Amino acid sequence: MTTRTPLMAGNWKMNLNHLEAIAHVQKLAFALADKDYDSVEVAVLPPFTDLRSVQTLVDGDKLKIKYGAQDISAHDGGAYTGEISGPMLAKLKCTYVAVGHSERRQYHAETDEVVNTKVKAAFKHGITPILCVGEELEVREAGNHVSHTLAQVEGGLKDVPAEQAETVVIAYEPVWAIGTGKVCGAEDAQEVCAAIRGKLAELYTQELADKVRIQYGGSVKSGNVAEIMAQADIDGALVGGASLDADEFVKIVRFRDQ
Ligand SMILES: O=C[C@H](O)COP(=O)(O)O
Repeated sequence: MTTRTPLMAGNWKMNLNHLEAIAHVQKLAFALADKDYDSVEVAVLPPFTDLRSVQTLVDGDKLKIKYGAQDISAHDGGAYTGEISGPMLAKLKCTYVAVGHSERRQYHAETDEVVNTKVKAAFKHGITPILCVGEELEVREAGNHVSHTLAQVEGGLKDVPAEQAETVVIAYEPVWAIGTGKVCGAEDAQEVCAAIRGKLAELYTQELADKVRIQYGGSVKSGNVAEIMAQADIDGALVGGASLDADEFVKIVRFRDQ
């Protein structure tokens, strides 16, 4: 019986300006009740430009919604045009930061080595990384999806000490399921998530592996989340498109009610 609290995180990607973000978080806060937060951790990952507004709303209204960023610089400051540092995100009291999302790996050539530096930067500044891993369609079709994903886990956590690794969140996101409406079958997702947990046990200890939350991401909707969450090694979802619809995201948070 898992004691891991599910984490439902909405990755807004490049959507919602800071005014729309305020309205969206207010709608989520109005819809969610204390009982929801008692059994599920709820987080949103807005664009950088929205974070201060979301922080002000969460602080001002004492909301239980957590928030974080979609990326982090490997550097603490300096001549890195366009980047946002861990100290800046920590100043905004971010709880989480997505690291190594497939869209960063694809469009910004983020390698496992780069992802590893960002994981370390997040921990250095007290921010919990959501380490995103997952395979492209051709890798799955070749039957290499497990080994590919485990290599990303190992690369992302290279030289990360156990006291940090035990708090990491890992998001298994098969690239071919992202934004396509083609959700990975729950049992297929479980296969990889169980393998990820096994890798954590190999890299660290079984006790640590049993603590780490492993999310699934890739076309999660209210209609498929219950089956996904019924899997033994899946502890939440990293939700893209569906998280932009407050009513839909609330249904995903309330997956047990289905
Ligand atoms: O970070 C979220 C994932 O990329 C999934 O996005 P999606 O729910 O729109 O498929």
